[in-house]
Amino acid sequence: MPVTEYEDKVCVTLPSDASTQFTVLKYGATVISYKTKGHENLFLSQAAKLDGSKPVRGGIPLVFPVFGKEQDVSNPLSKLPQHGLARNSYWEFLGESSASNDSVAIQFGLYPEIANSELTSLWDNDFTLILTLELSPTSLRTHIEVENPTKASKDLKFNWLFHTYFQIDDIEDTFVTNLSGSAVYDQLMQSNYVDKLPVIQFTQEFDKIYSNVSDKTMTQIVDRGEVLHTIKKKNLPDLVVWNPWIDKSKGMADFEPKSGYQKMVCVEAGYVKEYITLKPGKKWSAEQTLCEEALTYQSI
Ligand SMILES: O=P(O)(O)OC[C@H]1O[C@H](O)[C@H](O)[C@@H](O)[C@@H]1O
Repeated sequence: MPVTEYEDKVCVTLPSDASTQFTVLKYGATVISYKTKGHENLFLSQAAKLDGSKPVRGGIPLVFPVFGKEQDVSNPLSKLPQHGLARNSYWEFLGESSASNDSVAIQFGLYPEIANSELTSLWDNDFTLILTLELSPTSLRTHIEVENPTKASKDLKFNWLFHTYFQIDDIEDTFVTNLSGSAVYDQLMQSNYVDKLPVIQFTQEFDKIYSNVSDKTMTQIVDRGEVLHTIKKKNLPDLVVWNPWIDKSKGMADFEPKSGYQKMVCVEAGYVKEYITLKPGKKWSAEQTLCEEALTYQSI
């Protein structure tokens, strides 16, 4: 069976190759494992909570309706905790949406009626989220559709982000490419500038938002010339790049081992610099695809 549902998770294997598979927790609809030919692509902390007591530290947590913490107290989104409510809600498994010998897709849904009620009580908005996850021999496509239902009484304002934790061999040998020339907001220094460096390298804590990144940009995570991961995206103009490094890792109870910062980097495709606004009855959709590609140099 390519799709197996358990009480807390859903496992999907490629019909033509059982060593290519992914697993999604119903809590947060968080992808916690994505293997191609037996090789794990995602980082998952050994202390990650998988029991619904806390968002998952690793895999692909989903960020909605706010990225980070909204500081403007006049904005209703400021009542929500960091990164919103999608990653702290149990989603409904909607089943298999398509399958062939070479691909299989499943869907999850989230609505206020089933979302974390502690959090929906802080932010009173209607919404329908449909997440589609499609596995093929060399890719995992994650597609999100957000709808402000026709019956809603007000506009829906939100951010979206796929907070992907990639597994790598050694952060100090790792480059993130093809973002040269992008506008950057450094969340640690709280400064804006244009990135002129040919590649991103890591020597300390790193937390930057690259904005207005073209959908033609293919961001690659490269280790000494070998491409480990390629990220393609649609309708997601921002990319957040994050590594907690030593001190921040020590402060995160669910981050283990503490040396794990060497084995991960987050490259997060999203819509976070601005809010998307949907009138009642309107929909918005976007996607990211994790795939295999040869080393590609894109200049801006
Ligand atoms: O600890 P969390 O709420 O999961 O956030 C983890 C990280 O998410 C993003 O990458 C942000 O840019 C970081 O500032 C934040 O530290």
